[in-house]
Amino acid sequence: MTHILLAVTGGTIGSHTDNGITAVSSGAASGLLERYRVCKGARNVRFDSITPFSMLSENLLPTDWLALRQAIIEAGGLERDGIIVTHGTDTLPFTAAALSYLFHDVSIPIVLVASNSPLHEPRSAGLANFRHAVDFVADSQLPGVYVSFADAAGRACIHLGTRLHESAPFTDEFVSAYGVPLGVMDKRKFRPFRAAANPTFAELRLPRIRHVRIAEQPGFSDAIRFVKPYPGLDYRSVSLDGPHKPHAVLHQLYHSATACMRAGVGSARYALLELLERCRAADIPLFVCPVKSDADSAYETNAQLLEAGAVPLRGITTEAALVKLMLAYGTYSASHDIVRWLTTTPLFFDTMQPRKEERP
Ligand SMILES: NC(=O)C[C@H](N)C(=O)O
Repeated sequence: MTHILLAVTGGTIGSHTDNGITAVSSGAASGLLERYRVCKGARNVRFDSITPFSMLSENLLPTDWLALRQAIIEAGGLERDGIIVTHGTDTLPFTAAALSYLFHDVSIPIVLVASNSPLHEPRSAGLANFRHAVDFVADSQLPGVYVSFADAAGRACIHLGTRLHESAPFTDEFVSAYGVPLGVMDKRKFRPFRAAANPTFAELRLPRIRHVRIAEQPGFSDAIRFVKPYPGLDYRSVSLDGPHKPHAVLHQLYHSATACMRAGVGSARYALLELLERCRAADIPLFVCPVKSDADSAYETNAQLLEAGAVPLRGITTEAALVKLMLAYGTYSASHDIVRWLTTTPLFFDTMQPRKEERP
């Protein structure tokens, strides 16, 4: 019989709405399992459950990712057939990336599940997302970290844990990088999508190399400065000194991998060059993303920012890159060549290598 560890962490899927206010409620694990056992298509699965913490996911901190990892290990989760983690949608892509890295060499499926509304509401997709996660564990037995979340068309999507973008505002939809999920659950079976950006089923099944330091003593740095550009951003407002001196800066780029590089009198403060020069003087690496892995031409602004020393993190989502930077700078010491590690070490398909041709 399939044996699954259920880790509940709060989120809307573990919440109740009273007088129009939704808040986490106690008994989320038993409530979910009771609903599952009587639903159509339920499998005969043995569940153990843990509640490492219970909160709306907007309240989570990186230290909670470590607590979740510890609770899973201590509960013997890695010896089960699979693990399901219920979670809120707001920070789901960050926790999914964190777990993908923390458990990059796992041999079982770990599936995160969330819900648009509490389980007691008729429009809730939480139970269906959970049911698909159970089917995915039982049917695919694929190692690694995944997310089960149905899309607006009702497809039971399965996403890679390192590929998920933040949920879209207003539509509340989750999309994977390159616009295509890893696959869907179809009649209780996992059907992978043969898209150019996706790993093949055979690649997903391969055992992964263990990065010993991450496996032993992971940590997350709280000194990564994240900068999101907009027209008129004055780079002088990004502080690099004082008690909060960052280990590194992650600068998001516009979708064409560009940022303002405007030159001329009165414009210098609006150009990324201003920040790049201060970073260089303070010996702080400045990473940029998203940047496509396979771009064969670039805008002059993009060429200029790379020429000025920005370190591109290619083919990785901003969400995963941010978590990976926190992990690298929280785990490795300054003597380790962190920049080299970050730019050359793909972990659990976080770095997309799209093929030119779609595979047959
Ligand atoms: N749908 C949700 O789960 C949203 C909630 N605020 C959370 O992230 O915990």
